[in-house]
Amino acid sequence: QTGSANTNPSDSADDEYITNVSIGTPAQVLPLDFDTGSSDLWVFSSETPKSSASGHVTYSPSKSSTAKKLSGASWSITYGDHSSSSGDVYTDKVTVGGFSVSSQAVESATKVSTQFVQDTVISGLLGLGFDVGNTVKPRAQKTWFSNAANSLAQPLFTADLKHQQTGSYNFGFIDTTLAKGPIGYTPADGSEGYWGFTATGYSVGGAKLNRNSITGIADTGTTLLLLDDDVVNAYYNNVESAQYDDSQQGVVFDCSEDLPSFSFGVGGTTITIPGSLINLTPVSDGSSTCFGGLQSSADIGINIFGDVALKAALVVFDLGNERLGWAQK
Ligand SMILES: O=C(NNC1=NCCC1)c1ccc(Br)cc1
Repeated sequence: QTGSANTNPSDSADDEYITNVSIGTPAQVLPLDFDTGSSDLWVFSSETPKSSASGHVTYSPSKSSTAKKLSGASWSITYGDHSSSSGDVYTDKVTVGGFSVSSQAVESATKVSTQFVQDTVISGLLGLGFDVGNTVKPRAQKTWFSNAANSLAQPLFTADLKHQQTGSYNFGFIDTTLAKGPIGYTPADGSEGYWGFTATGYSVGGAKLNRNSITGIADTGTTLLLLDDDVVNAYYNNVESAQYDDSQQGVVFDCSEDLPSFSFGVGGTTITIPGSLINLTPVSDGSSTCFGGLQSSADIGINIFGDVALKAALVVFDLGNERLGWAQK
């Protein structure tokens, strides 16, 4: 068995990617942010304060004949961008891309932070991290993918995120036609709940890869490519107008710049992010100053290969073999 779901950028800056998920009987369809950097499936619901839920599609467990309250369970999560949410838990049927899990923990939000209140294009997150990262207490719950894995043709999923186009999350199979190059595999470390891996080197503008390894995570829930300051500086030293903008909290440059590519080695192959993907978006509508898709990871302490990097590749999240596959596209 397999599943295949389309995913779409939420806005002109590819800030996040939206995938529709069916919950309950009859189906309640909610747009969720699939996040390999976390392990909770949570939704705006009939239990979310009306003032916070305004403008969001919500899940009503009372309207689902297959919903059951998970007695005594609660959850609370804070993400890397300091957004947060919390609440109680139901189990219900959850279908993604045509594949159904009959009893999935659906975490209902009774509290959501301002960032989520304002982000009305999504109704919650579907975590695709490792189960160890799930926040439900007193007993941690499994992710949708973990529940599905044993029934899928193969215990893996792929992410094919695109710039301003429809991409896909495929479950249980690898559609190699989505890639232009071979898939390079490298071990994945799931001990922290994320998909950790090590890139073997990097280069700017098509130069030869150096051998400076970069350890980080593959995170569909983070917009940017966040790397060490020395790497960020090595890149932007090639961009004449680049400067750190305190108000923007990042490096900005003239939108007219022809940005160099950024490449990294992984699993014996090389992934090259075209400069165009690193010119993320004007700092404000109509501005000729643009915000960089590559920024510093210094204040996080871990490197994050977010959507800017993932958009350049077909990425295989292979739970069965505890490995990550990367292919140029
Ligand atoms: O929260 C994380 N990823 N997902 C999301 N970000 C914002 C909403 C969803 C995240 C995970 C690990 C590390 Br290290 C830093 C950040």
